[in-house]
Amino acid sequence: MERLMSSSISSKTHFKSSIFVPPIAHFEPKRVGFRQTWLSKAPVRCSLMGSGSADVGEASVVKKMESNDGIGALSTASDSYSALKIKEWEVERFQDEIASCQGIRIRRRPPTGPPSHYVGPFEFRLQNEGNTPRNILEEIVWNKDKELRERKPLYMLKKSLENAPPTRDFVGALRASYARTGLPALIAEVKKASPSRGVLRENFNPVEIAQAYEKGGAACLSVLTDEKYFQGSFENLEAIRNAGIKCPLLCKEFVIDAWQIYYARVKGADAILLIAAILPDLDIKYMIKICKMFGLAALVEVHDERELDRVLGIDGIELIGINNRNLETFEVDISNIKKLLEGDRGEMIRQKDIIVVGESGLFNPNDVSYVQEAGVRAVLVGESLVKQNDPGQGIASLFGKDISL
Ligand SMILES: O=C(O)c1ccccc1NCC(=O)[C@H](O)[C@H](O)COP(=O)(O)O
Repeated sequence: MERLMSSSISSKTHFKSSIFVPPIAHFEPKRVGFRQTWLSKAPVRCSLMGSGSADVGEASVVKKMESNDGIGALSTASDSYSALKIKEWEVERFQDEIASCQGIRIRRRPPTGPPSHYVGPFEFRLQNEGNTPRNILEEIVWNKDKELRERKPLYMLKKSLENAPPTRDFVGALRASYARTGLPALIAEVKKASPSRGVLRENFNPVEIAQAYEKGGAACLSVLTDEKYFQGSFENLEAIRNAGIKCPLLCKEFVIDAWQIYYARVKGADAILLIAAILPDLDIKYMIKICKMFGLAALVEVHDERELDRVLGIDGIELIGINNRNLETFEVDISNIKKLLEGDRGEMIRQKDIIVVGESGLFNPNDVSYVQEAGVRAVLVGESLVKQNDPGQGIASLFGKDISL
């Protein structure tokens, strides 16, 4: 941990040579994972979307600025700051391009668009005009980027990490439940609202719901922490953990930055969601390493074959979530699980002893049997439980029997 934290801080020192570097405190890097790797390795030559290639390293930024403003030297702190901001923005565009090569349609462009001092290729500016997200997932991700600008620096979490409650064995709890009941282990979701369904429960007390789930036989709980779109919070996660709930907790967040994993751990999470539709492979690998360092489980979520193939190519994956909900269109189709687990993919999953979690749109015992036959050993269920007067009783209805015994 020490090493990772110090590496995130030392990345600030890579901007040097001809550029004056203002004090370190001004330059907390926005992302600790993939982008940090890029920044620390610049200059890099990349092919741009239909516009040839361009240097994205420090030298090229300096050169562009020199030729445009005619001053010929970047000597003030404000020029340096602008150069860094421009570079940061350019690297984000390259990150989008790498992601799109992996079939990721969700762009990582922050809603502010290019920095106002931007002097890069004209095509870049044209491509990024219009700050409209293409779908709800993209909107959530852009909003996350914005939220994360307000975060505490990573080093400030360090002390809190030392005081965080110990991690519990999320994967072990799923295996034990499956072995005990012969039914898919339940990850019961504490969620007040969602973009597709609006408010699911007006009278929402997260701790009471969590207690009812535990009593009803849930193996683990999933707690939505996104505020804007799900009316969740990290405070809910913390309150559930502090209330003495024994079920291990999944932090259900839209992770785009390793910082969120540190924060989830501080708040008592035992597992974290990583969504393949928004994270390039390198980010997933890096984040899994961080999870392992903390003893956190990573539930890596996929929606289609391409995402599943990407994830199956990554070492050390223990849990794969197959979401029946298309997060771009909201369409729910539980046969998605069956489709993805047929043939070689299902075989590879069995060989690797990966637990597949069936997610979304499960309402009754027939749905549970259907996905179990398709090969899942755990299910993640929100709406059909949280809408019940007694969410614990909702578990018995979902499985067609009391699974708490
Ligand atoms: O549920 C949504 O509307 C949604 C929109 C955009 C991104 C994620 C979204 N949901 C997250 C989930 O996938 C579900 O909370 C989870 O799988 C439980 O689903 P359900 O049992 O159908 O509530």
